[in-house]
Amino acid sequence: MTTITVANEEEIIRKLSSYIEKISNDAIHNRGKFYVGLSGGSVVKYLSEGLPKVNTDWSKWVLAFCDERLVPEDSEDSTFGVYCKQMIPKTLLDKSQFITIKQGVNAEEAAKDYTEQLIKAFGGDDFKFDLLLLGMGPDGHTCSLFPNHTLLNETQLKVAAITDSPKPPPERITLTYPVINSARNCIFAASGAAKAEMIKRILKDKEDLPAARVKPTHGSVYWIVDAAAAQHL
Ligand SMILES: O=C(O)[C@H](O)[C@@H](O)[C@H](O)[C@H](O)COP(=O)(O)O
Repeated sequence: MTTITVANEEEIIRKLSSYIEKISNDAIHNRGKFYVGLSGGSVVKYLSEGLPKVNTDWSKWVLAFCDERLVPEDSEDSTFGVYCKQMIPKTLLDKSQFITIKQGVNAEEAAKDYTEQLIKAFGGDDFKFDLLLLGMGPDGHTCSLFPNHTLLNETQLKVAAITDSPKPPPERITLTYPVINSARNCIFAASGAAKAEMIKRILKDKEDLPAARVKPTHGSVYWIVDAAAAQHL
C-alpha cells in the first residue's frame, strides 16, 4: 500500500491523472485494452477535470462501474448518468465503451446481468481490472460495501445485489472483494478535512473497515490524499 500526500485537490487530480495515464498506456501496450472500474462521488469530478489532459488511446478503454445504483440512467442518482453529463463530453470516450446496468429489472437480476456483461467484456470470468478508481465514504465504505454488511463476506459472487444500502438509494449492485482484490491497481483519492478522521482509522489505526479490505492479492493499492485529509496521519 502506498500513500501519496499532496497539497490540495488540484494536486490530487494531477497525481491521479498521471497514474491513469501510465496504467492505461501500460495495459494497452501489454494487453491491447484498458479495463477500468469507476466510482461515483468526487471521483467523477477528479476525472472530469483530469482526463482531458491524459494522453492515451481512448478507443482501447473499457469502462465499468465499481458500483451502480438501480435507477433510470437519466436520474440524477445514476452514476453512469453523471458521467454522461460531466465527464464523457470532455473526452474522446464513447458511451458504448461503458458497461452499464440493465434497466427495468430487480437488483438480483441486474447483478447477474452485469456479471454476464463483464464475462463478455473480459472474455472469461477472470475479471482482472487494470485499475479500480475508488471513493471512500464517511463510514469507511467503498463501492457499495458498507460496514458490518453481509456482503463483506461474499466469496462466490463477482457482482452482488444490495437492496438495503444504508446510503440511499437502497438498491444497487456492487463488485465484491474477490473481483476488487484481483485488480492490478486500485486507487483511492480523498480530499478535505472531513475525510481526515476516517483516513486515520484506516491508514494509521488499521481498523477493519470496508475500504481497508481493499488489498489486491497481486496488485497495488494507492491512497492519494491531500494535506487536509492526511492531517492525522
Ligand atoms: O454510490 C455512492 O453512494 C457514492 O458513489 C459513494 O460510494 C461515494 O463514492 C463515497 O461516499 C465517497 O464520496 P466522495 O468521494 O464524494 O466523498
